[in-house]
Amino acid sequence: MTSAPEVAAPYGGGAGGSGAGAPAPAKKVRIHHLRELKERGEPWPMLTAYDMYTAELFDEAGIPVLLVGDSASNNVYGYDTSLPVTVDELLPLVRGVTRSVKRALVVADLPFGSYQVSVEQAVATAVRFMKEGRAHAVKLEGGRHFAPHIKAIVNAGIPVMAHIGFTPQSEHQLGGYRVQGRDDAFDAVVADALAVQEAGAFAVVLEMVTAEVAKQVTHELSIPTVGIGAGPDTDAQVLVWQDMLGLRRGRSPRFVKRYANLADVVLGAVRDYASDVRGHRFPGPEHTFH
Ligand SMILES: Nc1nc(=O)c2c([nH]1)NC[C@@H]1CN(c3ccc(C(=O)N[C@@H](CCC(=O)O)C(=O)O)cc3)CN21
Ligand SMILES: CC(C)C(=O)C(=O)O
Ligand SMILES: [Mg+2]
Repeated sequence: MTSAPEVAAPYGGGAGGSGAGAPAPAKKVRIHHLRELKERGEPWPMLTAYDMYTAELFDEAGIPVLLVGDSASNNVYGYDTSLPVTVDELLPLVRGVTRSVKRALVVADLPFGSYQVSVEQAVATAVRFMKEGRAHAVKLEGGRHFAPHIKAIVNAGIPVMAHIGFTPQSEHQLGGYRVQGRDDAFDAVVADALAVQEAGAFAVVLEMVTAEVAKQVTHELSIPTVGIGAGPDTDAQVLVWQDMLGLRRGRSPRFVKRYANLADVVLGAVRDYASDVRGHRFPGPEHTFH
């Protein structure tokens, strides 16, 4: 009998003890694993994903949480900001990602306008992402003013990831892409963090806040904090994948670290293909049927 290569299971996974026979089923990441990682002081990585192949690869690489972000707006759909993307545009992406993972927890971002109108609207939208998108959790932007929305969604049985600090859906109110939590705003970020935890959120994204406020919030909360531009002391980190793999060109926010340069890889390969077609070098005999 051949032994199937086993994928590493770094999240609470043991050997499983299945012995001979079928490989142990992939162990799904659960919310309590993330709380345990916080208690053990082990930081975990999170990435966005918007389609099948990226979701499969990030899952295989052991990323425990994937976010189908409303950032699909400016990274998939070609809009200039997060604001225009709709529930109907995001739902099929969520479905594609959840179908493609074996272990990762898939979080669906609620887009602008799909939960701010009322608590009832927030629950109805979250239900759509769970039912139609088969998401495992939802995420929404907002602090203490969104505690009732978070509470109601959690009461419906849906795990909620909160998102405070710089919240891109409010860029016009916040006056552009600006670091939050400086000076007077320090206490407001802490108050928002405590409010979303109290409302029942299982984790909270801290976007573009000072490292000082992120450290304090991370100490004060029992739920994990996920930083993006929030310094080194949060319980987890998240990046938009096209930023960290260098597919998106142009200037990146300062909090991005580039781990690959996919734009150059793609440009080189596509130019080679174009040149082969123009030079009668593709297709060759090995690509041809008779
Ligand atoms: N590709 C991509 N990456 C992201 O991180 C991202 C998105 N898209 N779309 C949704 C939001 C928008 N985000 C952004 C976008 C730009 C900045 C930015 O330009 N920041 C500047 C100014 C910060 C300051 O000094 O105040 C920076 O240099 O970091 C920050 C967050 C984060 N999210
Ligand atoms: C940057 C992350 C946290 C996000 O909200 C998104 O990608 O939409
Ligand atoms: Mg988002």
